[in-house]
Amino acid sequence: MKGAPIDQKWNVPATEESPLEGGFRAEFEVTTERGGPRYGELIEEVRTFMDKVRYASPTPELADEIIDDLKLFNAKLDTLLVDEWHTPSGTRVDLPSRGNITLPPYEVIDGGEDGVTASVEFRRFHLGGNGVAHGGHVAVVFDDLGGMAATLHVHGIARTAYLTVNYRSLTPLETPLTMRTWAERREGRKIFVKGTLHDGDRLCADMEALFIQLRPGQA
Ligand SMILES: CCCCCCCC(=O)SCCNC(=O)CCNC(=O)[C@H](O)C(C)(C)COP(=O)(O)OP(=O)(O)OC[C@H]1O[C@@H](n2cnc3c(N)ncnc32)[C@H](O)[C@@H]1OP(=O)(O)O
Repeated sequence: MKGAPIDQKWNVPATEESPLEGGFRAEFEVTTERGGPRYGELIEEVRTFMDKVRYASPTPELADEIIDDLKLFNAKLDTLLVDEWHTPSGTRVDLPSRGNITLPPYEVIDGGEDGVTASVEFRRFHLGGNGVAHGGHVAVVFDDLGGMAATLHVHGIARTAYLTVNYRSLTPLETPLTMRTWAERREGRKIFVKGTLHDGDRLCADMEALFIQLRPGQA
């Protein structure tokens, strides 16, 4: 298991008739083929590049060179852009964070109705200051894995209404951390979710969130 539990509801082939829920498709095709066998490696190289950009102080000449190279890469990708339902970034459940380049990399260890446990590693790119993670990046992972816990709990799409993070101690970079998220209780469409982030036994942060299960067809 890497980016999501693969045996859950979303592992259903999409059809033209698949209902839309809040702009999400309730059912969409999950394939580990899209992007090819080296897609994870591609994402990893881009992450490494972002890590280096965060800390590099390039000469003007090197900046010129890299800009030219990046323009070539962007032009190559321009020829292959697809909609969000057909991009591997976000649906490659065999990859960390489902192959979603915008999320800090996590690997789901266990996930189901009772909650989600994942190993998360903030990269150098996620630096806030003083060598530790930016609080916003911590909140992003809580939102994604909290949303996953809500979704698995109700077997339906849920959207964040609010999310409160308490930063209890510093969150290190380049260290495997454990995040747990679970639905504490449910009142109709309201799913109250809690979460923790630990570095070993040390609590780095915890969160409380409300997710609302979307009605069929809700935009
Ligand atoms: C597996 C991958 C997971 C990825 C997860 C990623 C999750 C995300 O980031 S989603 C993006 C961020 N969130 C958003 O953009 C949400 C924007 N807001 C909305 O779309 C809507 O306000 C939405 C859907 C949350 C609620 O609207 P709607 O469905 O009409 O519900 P509504 O009837 O207003 O409220 C339902 C109940 O929730 C309560 N409620 C709604 N919002 C809040 C809130 N912010 N605080 C407290 N209570 C709230 C209402 O009071 C109501 O309670 P009750 O039934 O007891 O009267």
